Amino acid sequence: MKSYLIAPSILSADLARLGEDVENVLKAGADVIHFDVMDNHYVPNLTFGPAVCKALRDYGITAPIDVHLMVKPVDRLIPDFAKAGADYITFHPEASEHIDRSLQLIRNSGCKAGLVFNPATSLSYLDYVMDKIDVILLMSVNPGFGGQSFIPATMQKLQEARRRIDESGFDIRLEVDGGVKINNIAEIAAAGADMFVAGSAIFDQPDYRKVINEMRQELTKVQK
Ligand SMILES: O=C(CO)[C@H](O)[C@H](O)COP(=O)(O)O
Ligand SMILES: [Fe+2]
Repeated sequence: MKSYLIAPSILSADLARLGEDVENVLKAGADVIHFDVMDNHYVPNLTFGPAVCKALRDYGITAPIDVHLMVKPVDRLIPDFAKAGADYITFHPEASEHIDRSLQLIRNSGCKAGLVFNPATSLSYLDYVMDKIDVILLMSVNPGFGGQSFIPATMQKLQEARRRIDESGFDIRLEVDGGVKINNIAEIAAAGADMFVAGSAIFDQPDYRKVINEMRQELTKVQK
């Protein structure tokens, strides 16, 4: 398995001082910035678009930006986010009319591509696209809001996704998003995840470094 990546979700950041807060969380040891795009259509909430992604790049943020599209339709925004500085772009397969086309559009734009699975979405969407994806993102909450509780059935689904990745032989990350905390990250990693989105667990605490260090400490307990 690959090295672990910790990806704070800016959904819980201080939006009035976003550039500074993102800089601080990176200085505190974060690996990737998770960027939640919500459209008040696919999910009942509204967040940020490509202009905010570009603003982070213009501010000087050089860390990978992981764009989680919770939008429908999907394709129109892909080139805009690629131009705005995204590194990863993931989308929900049921929100795309043509999954294979959306994945190709992401890779052809120079980004890493991924599919996102809601808690009740079947992993069978992976059946014919394992060679076209760089990341599988399992939602461990229903999408739309930060600060929700981790849904326990995700553990079994992570094991299934890990089995699919290992059997495929492709170089694919297994990301988990929603309710990830210091007290469950080791169990989540043991189930197969190697990339951890954490919004409220990090940004709701005064000392980001302490939380990230404690998460990394927990991850050292996991047998790979
Ligand atoms: O995609 C998301 C919600 O749809 C967020 O990335 C996720 O909820 C992170 O927040 P938290 O760690 O507080 O659960
Ligand atoms: Fe997310």
